[in-house]
Amino acid sequence: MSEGSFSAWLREQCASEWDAVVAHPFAAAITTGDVPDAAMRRYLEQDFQFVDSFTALLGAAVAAADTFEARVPYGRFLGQVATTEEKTYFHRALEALGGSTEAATEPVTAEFARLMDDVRRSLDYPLIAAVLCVAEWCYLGWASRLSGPPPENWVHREWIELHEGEEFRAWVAFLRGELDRLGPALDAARRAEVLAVFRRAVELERRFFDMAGAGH
Ligand SMILES: Cc1ncc(CN)c(N)n1
Repeated sequence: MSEGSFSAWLREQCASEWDAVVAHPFAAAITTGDVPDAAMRRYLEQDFQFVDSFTALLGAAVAAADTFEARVPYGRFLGQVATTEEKTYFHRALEALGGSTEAATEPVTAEFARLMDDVRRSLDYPLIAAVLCVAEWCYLGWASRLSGPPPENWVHREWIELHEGEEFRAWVAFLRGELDRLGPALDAARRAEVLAVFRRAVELERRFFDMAGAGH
């Protein structure tokens, strides 16, 4: 790590894969409202399963964070978004699209869940923060590429709104800030460990969109 923040350094180490996520054709089609219903259904069915492990990982962040100041935003996000907004969104969207909350798990969804579950069980705070940061920061990345008016289709529009806006930006800034706070105290071997998890999460995000876009 040379100059700059730890989170920026982590992202730079995976720059091409990161760019492939935020500029992914599937994500771009969400912002223009052009994802066909069948593809959006498939994506949200898988993402509903992702959110289960993601929510558990937020719980681990509350437990593993090294300061009270950090536990509070994790707890707030866990309560506010994971159990209310995002959950009601999934139920409404899947109902509108004729989807299921119990669809068969795609391989990439299972791999992502395994990564989150492994990191959760480790209770290793820098690793937990790294996975959460990738998941939220790269979603802010594609959602903030919306250039025209938001899509009229509410399934697309609300999904963008959940990953954009002042509150979500502050949440991503908090996650980056945690990595930036933790980074300087880590030795080279620990930084490499955090980078390996960060890189794996970025790769899984790209493959998750590939899975969602396949056949659309
Ligand atoms: C696969 C994935 N990655 C990230 C997010 C952002 N919460 C999500 N909903 N789904």
